[in-house]
Parts: sequence; structure tokens; C-alpha cells
Amino acid sequence: MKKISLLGATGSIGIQTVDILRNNLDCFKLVALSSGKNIEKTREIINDLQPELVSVQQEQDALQLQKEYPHIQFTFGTKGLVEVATHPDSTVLVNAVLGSVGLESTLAAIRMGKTIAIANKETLVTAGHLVMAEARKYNVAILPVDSEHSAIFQSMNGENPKQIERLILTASGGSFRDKTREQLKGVTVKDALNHPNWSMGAKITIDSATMMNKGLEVIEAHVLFNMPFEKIDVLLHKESIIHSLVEYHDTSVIAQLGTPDMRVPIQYALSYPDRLPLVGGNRLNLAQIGQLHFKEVDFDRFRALKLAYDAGRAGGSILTAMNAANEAAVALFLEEKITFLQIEEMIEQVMNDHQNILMPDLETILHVDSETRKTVASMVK
Ligand SMILES: NC(=O)C1=CN([C@@H]2O[C@H](COP(=O)(O)OP(=O)(O)OC[C@H]3O[C@@H](n4cnc5c(N)ncnc54)[C@H](OP(=O)(O)O)[C@@H]3O)[C@@H](O)[C@H]2O)C=CC1
Ligand SMILES: CC(=O)[C@@H](O)[C@H](O)COP(=O)(O)O
Ligand SMILES: [Mn+2]
Repeated sequence: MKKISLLGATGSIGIQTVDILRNNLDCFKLVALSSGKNIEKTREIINDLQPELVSVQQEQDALQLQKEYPHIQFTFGTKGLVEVATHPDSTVLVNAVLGSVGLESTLAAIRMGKTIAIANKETLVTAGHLVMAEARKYNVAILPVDSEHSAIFQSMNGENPKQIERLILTASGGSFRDKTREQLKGVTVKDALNHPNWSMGAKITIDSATMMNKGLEVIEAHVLFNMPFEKIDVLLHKESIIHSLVEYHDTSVIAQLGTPDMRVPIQYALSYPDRLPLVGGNRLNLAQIGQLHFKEVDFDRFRALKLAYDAGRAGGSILTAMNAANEAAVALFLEEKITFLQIEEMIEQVMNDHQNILMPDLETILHVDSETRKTVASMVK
């Protein structure tokens, strides 16, 4: 029986994680969870899985829930995320919270020796060097949940990492993959939220449309697999059936395939090194699909991907600045305060103005993160 702490339980990944836990009650027990502002969904999960500790975003919600469930402990805010992540009974943290707010709780869980199943890519982008250094120090496994990284992880199983020629991350191209830059001028939030293959949270769906998602994933792959950027490629693959590939120096290419269902990589991170049957999973039928498509990426068209490679190659605090600028700009776009193309314009502006600090410590990262968010907010005034 693995005991689980779950950050971001009410989100897209969180709900799918809860589904897996519910379907495998003899393997997993949810001991602690965090949610944000969705209190109705939080109640549903509490009623279903009876955790010992729950953290919500706001104090008044914690107080209200405490009255309703006196036998459960409630907490709130950033300190609540840390309490959930470090619950003394859990051995695994599933980090499915959104954004760099997940950083401190991840570091705290690593220092408690917990295995980390990480969906929260922003944490690895903003402070990958700190997370991986702590993981090495405390001998903790960081298991990927992101579909591409899970595919790479599975394609590296039993192989010698020194014999890898390159990692190939597949990219659907997002909601606007067939549009020119000119056509992107008039797109709406509703259009952008219409991902062709995956049903996901709003922020990552917009990231997918700008291709910043793939940029964050290139950096995530660099961090998780210790691979230089020269050996990480992106390949457009519109069906999202091949989740990513690893090429070896004998020219062999190993890939992981499957229908687009995030419960597969989530469950694999939870059951690793075993595999559990997926309740309600659709089997891949390649004969029915017939054709798979591949195309080279045009970096002038997908400018955010180029910005992410630039930040990744530079390293240092510019990664935090880029990530925070993206988080802030995407939030503004979702509130319809800026246009779609302004997202990457703002990120580029922030990166151009940034005074880079190599190997930033936690304090520097938190400072750059909050200052960048203020800068982006001031750009729309
Ligand atoms: N969705 C997907 O298929 C995939 C997602 N990922 C990554 O997983 C992470 C989560 O994505 P996704 O599930 O789509 O996101 P969602 O927006 O669907 O969910 C985010 C979760 O985080 C909570 N949350 C948001 N902000 C805060 C905060 N400030 N404090 C506490 N809790 C907060 C939300 O709470 P509430 O809703 O209650 O307010 C919710 O539980 C992201 O890093 C994303 O890039 C990676 C691969 C695939
Ligand atoms: C499901 C998942 O892992 C997402 O990150 C997905 O990869 C988004 O797809 P694209 O970014 O390729 O559109
Ligand atoms: Mn992904």
C-alpha cells in the first residue's frame, strides 16, 4: 500500500489521479491533498477518499470545511501546500498543482525523502537545478507524469543513458497548428482553449497553443534526463499517439505509444516499476487510425518555443523570468486583457530586459518570480 500526498487534487491531473486512486484502493491510500478555490470538488474528494489532511487556498474556506468535517485537519495557503507535501504518513508526493507555487513544497517533500511524481513542470523550469540537487542529496526519485517525459522515461528503461543520441519530443501544435502568424491576430480565448487531442487545464491548453508548453517540456527534459539542449529535438506530430521517442547511437529509435489519456502516465508514475491494468482505458488501434503525420517545427512560426530554447541554453534566473512572464501573460490572456500574440511579446520583452544570474538560489528565484509578475502586470496598465 503506497500512501499518497496530492497537490492540485481539483485540477485536470488531480481529478485523474483521484480516479486512479479510487480504482486501486488496495494499492494506494490518499492521506493528504491540496486544492485551490474549487471547494465543491474538494468536498467530493473528501467524501470519497477520506484524507487526514486537506489544504485549500484561502483561510475562510479552511475554516468553513473544518466545521463540516471536524475529524479532518484543514490548513491553507503556501504553508498548507508544504504541510500536505510533507505529511509524515505519505511516501509519495504527486505534484499536480499549477505553476511555480509548487516549488517550495516539492523541495520540502524531497527533504523528507518522499518519491516525487511530478506533473508540475513550472517547478522544474524555474528551479530545476535546485530540485535535482536536492533529489540527489536525499536519494529521492523524481518520476515524470508529463506524457512526453513519461514516454522518454519508459523508452530509456534498461538502456545506458550514455548511448542516447537524442531525445525527440512530439508536439501536437495545439489549437492553432494550421494557422499562419497573420491568422493568429484575431484568435479568441475560446478558440485557443479548443485543443485538438487533449482535455487539460486552461493554462496548459494556452501554453500548447503558443507552443510554450513544448518549450517548458524541452527544459523539463533537460532537467529530468540531464541531456544537453543540442540533443533535445521537437517534432510536430498532430495525432498525439507517439508520446515521444529516444534515438540511440546505433540508430535505433524507441518510442512509447498510446491513446491520448493522461491516466496512463499518472498511473505509471504511481505504480512504477510495475504496471497496473488501466480501468476504462481505450486500447490503441493503429489499423483504425491508418496514418500518423510528422513535420519539422518552424521556429519563426512558433516563436515561444525558440524563446524557451534560448532561456534553456542561457540557464540561470532567466528561466524563472521566462516562466513567470508566461504564467502572468497567459492569465491576462484568459482574462481577455491582452491578445494571443501579446503573450509571447511580453515574454520576449521580459527576457530582453532580464539581468541574468547563473545558479540562482531559492531566495533569488522567488524574488525574480514575484518581480516579473509585477512587471508583466504593469505592461497592461
Ligand atoms: N492537464 C494535463 O493534461 C497536463 C498537465 N500538466 C501539468 O500539470 C500541472 C497541473 O495542470 P492542470 O491539472 O491542467 O491544471 P488545472 O488548472 O486543471 O489544475 C490546477 C490545480 O492547482 C490548484 N491551484 C492553482 N493555483 C493554486 C494556488 N495558487 N494555490 C493552491 N492551489 C492552486 C487548482 O485548484 P482549484 O481548481 O481548486 O482552484 C487545481 O487543483 C501543470 O503544471 C501542467 O503543466 C502536465 C501534463 C499534462
Ligand atoms: C498531455 C500532455 O502531456 C500535454 O503536455 C500535451 O503534451 C500537450 O500537447 P502539445 O503541447 O503537444 O499540444
Ligand atoms: Mn506534455
